[in-house]
Amino acid sequence: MTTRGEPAPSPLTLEHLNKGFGEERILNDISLTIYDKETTAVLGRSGSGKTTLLKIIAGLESRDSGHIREGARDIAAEPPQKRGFVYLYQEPLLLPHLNLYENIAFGLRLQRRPAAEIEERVTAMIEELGLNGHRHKMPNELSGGQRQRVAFGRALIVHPRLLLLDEPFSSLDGEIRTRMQLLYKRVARRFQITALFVTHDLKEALLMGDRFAVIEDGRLTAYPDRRAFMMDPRSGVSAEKAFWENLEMD
Ligand SMILES: Nc1ncnc2c1ncn2[C@@H]1O[C@H](COP(=O)(O)OP(=O)(O)OP(=O)(O)O)[C@@H](O)[C@H]1O
Repeated sequence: MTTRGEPAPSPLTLEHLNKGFGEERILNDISLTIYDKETTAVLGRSGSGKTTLLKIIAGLESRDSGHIREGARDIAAEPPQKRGFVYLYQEPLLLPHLNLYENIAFGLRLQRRPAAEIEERVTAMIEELGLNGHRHKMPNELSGGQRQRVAFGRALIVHPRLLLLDEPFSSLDGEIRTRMQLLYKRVARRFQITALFVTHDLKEALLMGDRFAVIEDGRLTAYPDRRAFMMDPRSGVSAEKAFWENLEMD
C-alpha cells in the first residue's frame, strides 16, 4: 500500500497472461503496463473477458500462465490482501450495519490509525464526495449514487496501490452517471489514484481514461495515446462518428 509522500512505485505490468475455463479460452496472451497515478480504461463488449482480467489482477481468480509484476517482483502468486489493490464492483458493497461515516472510516480503523487522524481524513473525504449532511445515514437510507460514492470513499481513503473498477457506474443512469464520472475524475486527480477501469461504454472509456486499451475475445490491444485509440476502428469511434454524420435530419 502506498501513502502520499512516498517515492513513486514501479509501474505494474501484466505479461502474457492466459486464462481458460475448460475448453473456452478467456484471456489470450494479455500484456499491459498500468502507469502510476493514471487511469487506464479498457473498453470491451459483454463477455470479452474484462471481469476475469480484473479478478486475476485482484488475486480472486487464478491465471493459467503469465506474470503480474511490480518492478522486478512477480505478485501473481500473492494472496489478494498482500497486493494492496481494491476491487470495486458494479454494485457498491457497503457494511449494512454501519452508517456512512463508519463505512468510510472502516479501513482506517482496521489500520488502527489515531482517532484524530481518522476524524480528519473521513470528514475531508465526505466533503470531497459531496455527502455532507448524510454522515449518520445507514446504507439502506442512501440513494444508489450516494452508495456508490460511499464505496469510492471507503476504497480511496486507504490509498490503494491500484483501484480496479468493474463498470462501477453501470447501474446508474442519466445525469447521476455523468456526475459520478466527473466526480471520479476529480477525486482520482486529487488522490493521485492508479486505476484500471473496465467498461463497455465508449464515451465512458474516453472520459475516464488517461491511457486506453481494447479487449476483444480475450485479446487486448493497448494504445500509446488517446489519438491512436480513437483512430483504431476497434475503439468504435469512427463508427460512432459516421452514425452522427450520416443521420438524416428529416
Ligand atoms: N467461473 C467461470 N466459469 C466458466 N466460464 C466463465 C467463468 N467466469 C467467466 N466465464 C466466461 O468467461 C467469459 C468472459 O467473462 P467475463 O465475466 O470476464 O466477461 P466481461 O467482459 O466482464 O462481461 P460483462 O461485460 O458481460 O460483465 C464469458 O464467456 C464467461 O461465460
